[in-house]
Amino acid sequence: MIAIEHLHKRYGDVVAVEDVSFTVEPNEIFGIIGTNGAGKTTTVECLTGVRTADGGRLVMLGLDPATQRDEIRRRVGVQLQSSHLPDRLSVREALQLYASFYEDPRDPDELIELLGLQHRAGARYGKLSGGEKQRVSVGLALVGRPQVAVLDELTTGLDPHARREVWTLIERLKLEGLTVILVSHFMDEVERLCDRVAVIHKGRVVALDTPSRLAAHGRLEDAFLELTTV
Ligand SMILES: Nc1ncnc2c1ncn2[C@@H]1O[C@H](COP(=O)(O)OP(=O)(O)OP(=O)(O)O)[C@@H](O)[C@H]1O
Repeated sequence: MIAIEHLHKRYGDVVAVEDVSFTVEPNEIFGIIGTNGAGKTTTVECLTGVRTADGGRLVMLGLDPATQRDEIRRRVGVQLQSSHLPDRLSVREALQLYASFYEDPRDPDELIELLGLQHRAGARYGKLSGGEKQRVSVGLALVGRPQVAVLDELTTGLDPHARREVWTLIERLKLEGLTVILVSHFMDEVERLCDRVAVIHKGRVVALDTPSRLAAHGRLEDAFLELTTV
């Protein structure tokens, strides 16, 4: 359903992704972890058609990201970087706007509540705190009732309460059948949410397993540090 085979991507002389392969099963929460600059964002951007791969084969829901980007956009929710929204839109207006792009969207007000943004629903986007903007970006990725959500740094900048609310939301949507690709730097997040996790290092997958098997009998963070120190 979702497959990457030998993805290769460079920016000029910089090789961002050397050789990455993995598959994601339906209804799985698949984590991608790695050091800064390892190639995680580039990998998911190629998979969603935001960037074009230089080599390898990519399949997203049976579609080719290089040529079927519009269809992928209808079925895959991508967490956008916050700066893409006009500052004067309110939280509710932003979610309503995105909802209007889809045939069967989620109720924006229900999402606002699930994201803990009720008290900020009428506030302009430009006046929100970093963590509030982050919650809006999660909402925008989910409002179209996507089959797959690609969430890049889902909870970066969120306070501990908000992180737990967002995790609960993702778990709830998984029960409804959502498949998730989650790029994260947080080992606790990966351990709580992910069925399997790929460790990407210098543009290659250096490990791929369940969080508990990756951690073996120690801590996931120690296993991660060991895998990404070379
Ligand atoms: N638009 C770009 N132009 C040139 N080089 C880029 C561009 N985007 C990323 N890179 C480089 O490609 C490599 C991989 O970047 P990428 O953003 O995919 O890493 P990442 O694993 O997501 O990192 P982080 O954890 O810091 O977000 C890095 O060396 C980065 O500097």
